[in-house]
Amino acid sequence: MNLVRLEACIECSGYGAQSAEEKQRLLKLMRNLNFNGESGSEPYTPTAQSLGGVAGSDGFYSPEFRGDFGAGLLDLHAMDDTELLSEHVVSEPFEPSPFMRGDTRVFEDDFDPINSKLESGEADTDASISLPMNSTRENNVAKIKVVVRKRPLNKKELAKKEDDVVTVADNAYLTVHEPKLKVDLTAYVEKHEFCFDAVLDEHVTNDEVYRSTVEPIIPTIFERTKATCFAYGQTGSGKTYTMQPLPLRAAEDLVRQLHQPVYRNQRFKLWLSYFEIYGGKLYDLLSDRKKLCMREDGRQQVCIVGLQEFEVCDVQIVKEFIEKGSAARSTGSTGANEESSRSHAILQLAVKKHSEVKASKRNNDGNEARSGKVVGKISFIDLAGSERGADTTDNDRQTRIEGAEINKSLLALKECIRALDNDQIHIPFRGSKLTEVLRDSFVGNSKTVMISCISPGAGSCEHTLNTLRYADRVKSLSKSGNPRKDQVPNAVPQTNNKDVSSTSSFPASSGAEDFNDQRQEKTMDMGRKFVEKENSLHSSAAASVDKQPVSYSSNYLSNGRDEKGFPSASVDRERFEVKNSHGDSTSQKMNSYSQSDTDEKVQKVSPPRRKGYKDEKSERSANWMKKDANDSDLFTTSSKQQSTGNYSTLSKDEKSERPAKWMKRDATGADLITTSSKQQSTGSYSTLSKDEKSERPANWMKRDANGSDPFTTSSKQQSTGNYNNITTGSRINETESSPDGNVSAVLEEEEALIAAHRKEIEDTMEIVREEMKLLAEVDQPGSLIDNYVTKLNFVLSRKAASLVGLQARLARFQHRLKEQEILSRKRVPRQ
Ligand SMILES: Nc1ncnc2c1ncn2[C@@H]1O[C@H](COP(=O)(O)OP(=O)(O)OP(=O)(O)O)[C@@H](O)[C@H]1O
Repeated sequence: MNLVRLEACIECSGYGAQSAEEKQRLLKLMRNLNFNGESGSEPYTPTAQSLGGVAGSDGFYSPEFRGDFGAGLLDLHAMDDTELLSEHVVSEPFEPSPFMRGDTRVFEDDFDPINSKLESGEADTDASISLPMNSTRENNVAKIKVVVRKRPLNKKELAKKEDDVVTVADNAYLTVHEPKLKVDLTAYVEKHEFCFDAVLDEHVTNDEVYRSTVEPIIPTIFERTKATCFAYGQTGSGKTYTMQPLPLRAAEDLVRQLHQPVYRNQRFKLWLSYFEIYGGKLYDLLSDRKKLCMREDGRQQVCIVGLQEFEVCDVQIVKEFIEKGSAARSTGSTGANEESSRSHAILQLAVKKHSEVKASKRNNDGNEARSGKVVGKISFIDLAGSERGADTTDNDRQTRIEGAEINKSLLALKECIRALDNDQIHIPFRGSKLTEVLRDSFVGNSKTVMISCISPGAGSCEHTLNTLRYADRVKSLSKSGNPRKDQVPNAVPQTNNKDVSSTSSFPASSGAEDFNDQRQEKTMDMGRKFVEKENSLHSSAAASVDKQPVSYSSNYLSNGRDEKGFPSASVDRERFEVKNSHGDSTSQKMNSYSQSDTDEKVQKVSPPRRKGYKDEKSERSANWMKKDANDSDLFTTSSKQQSTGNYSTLSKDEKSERPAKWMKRDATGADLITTSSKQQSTGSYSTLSKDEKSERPANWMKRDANGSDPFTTSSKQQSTGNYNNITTGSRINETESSPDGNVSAVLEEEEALIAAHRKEIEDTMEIVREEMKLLAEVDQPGSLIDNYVTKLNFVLSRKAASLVGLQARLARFQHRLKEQEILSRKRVPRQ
């Protein structure tokens, strides 16, 4: 009925004067929108209080304001009306008064004037009512902001005379000084350096925290932004202390904005809800912990059945709600915090726009919240402690189960944020209840602020590092990254690195650290190999002309990008955290690559000098060798080298000889993907001089021995894959009995998947380069189509194999997640 009316309104309104095309567009939009709010799938939330709810908080909880169902449905996706609108952002200079009227361009593009007019029955009039958008400001607010907050040492820590091991510099950098012991029990300190969007030390007040985190987001809430602010960290690190004042401050600012005439006239209102996720279940903290249930409607939109929403127009009321809700939270005592939150608490402030006509109608049946369309909202999440129940005091079964559940949701949350920042189409929100609930915060206009809370005490060092690594991962793997971060290697004083290097002969670290170190080494290797590969590609092309030795790109190393601007997040990331347990810090390593050790590195990967052979053919072999040695990584087969540039410079004989060899390999039925490198090297080997033959294996050995085997044949890939599988598999077996062990296994598999994905991208890039070369070759006059066909076939097979490999790994990982979910469901006892 409404749709018909709306269509009629479009016809009659000023929009009717527009082009037929425009009209069609609007009608289509209308049909997609869910205006009526009366359909069965619409959430139902009885109003808590009409305007001016200052009249005592009792009224907010009185039963008459609750529906039969206990309360009703809150449609977390009441945003659908806005989501369908254009995401167009108008770049205009920031204006101090963001609430100006009359910018028709913004009006048309960004707000939903039709909706606004039709809902209020003002379709024909009042075209000036609009939400002024300040796109510039919105753009200025980062999509993801990662802030770290360090709390002061608490009484317990002071009593134990714990050292403060965290130092903060320039409000953006911090160093963790980890006390360690060598095998001979000599104490030493290992430094870990990090950089974030902001680092707030122990002297920073809650008010300042608000100003550097949430305040900049507030105006964007009126611009259809769904913002999420969450605190992450070990138990007792100050998450609740940090999060509790934020909604209050935010509400203060939101209420102030709502009093602006433009919003008041349009009946914008602020609504509050507060619930928690405990053991995978939802409880309403403002309704005597009533159990809630989450449902997906026909449009796959998440609704929380029964959740109470309260209109708030006064900060005092918000305060009362927060206090009431917080008192109802699930807490328990952990080793580090007597009042530890064992749940994720989510407080949502939603700005809704109400139609006057409908609102007055609905006031009678207590359904006002439902009648409003969400303009924007902000969710404050106080996450449960991030530690994995590893403390001896936390080893009871329930705590460990909670820990596993918490970890699962933290993992899922990280994945969603990452996907979100990378503008991925698929956001893995189904990974946990937490992310499912926050689903609408992961689509459309969204902003995320993560506040990582850390404890400064030496006794919390390991947890602090874990928190910082999680935060670093959220930030550094994101597309937007951290521009400041890129400057860190230069920004970090040299003395730090020296300090670190002075403690270079460290004992092997254990457990999780080992894994982290391995991961870092792996990533480092990848970054380095990529540099080597890139350079050898460039230099090998040059080498055929001027035979210059291969050199590293210091550019690449210094800014994390190669000359072509290809980013290397992994390289960036590795530069921040100085890991020293293997005797060479990461930053040091990177520095050494880019500076004094360049020659040494080049030597390590350079081919032996050839003597005596002067004819073109042997020179060609030398070039191949050179490439093999420098470049073999990242490429599943060395045939890449054959098919690249050099081919075009081959003599005619060679040209005809080459494809014959490839054909032969094809004809032997050998799997070019899995064995080609071996074959390739064998093939090359047979054409080598005696000297070369004896030198080659030595080089391979060397490469194998130093662990950075750039001889990245597919067999290496496979073995890497197998290694990952085996280690993960065995780890899983080892930890099968413990819930958090399973989570660790998932985390590790996740790392392996991501590494494989990176590798796949690099391989694909190489393959694309080859394909382009192939095309260039085939375009040359007199080119042989047979050669082209053979090589193309080969290249495409590799491409397919690379994808299939990654897909298989992905499927395994998905399977693992599923298993984990089932296990944790089994473990969590029914409430
Ligand atoms: N920045 C700070 N300044 C002063 N005191 C702080 C600060 N941060 C935390 N505290 C104090 O430390 C104690 C633990 O903080 P809080 O309860 O916020 O930790 P938490 O991270 O929420 O723990 P859990 O995950 O167990 O709930 C509290 O007594 C709190 O007052």
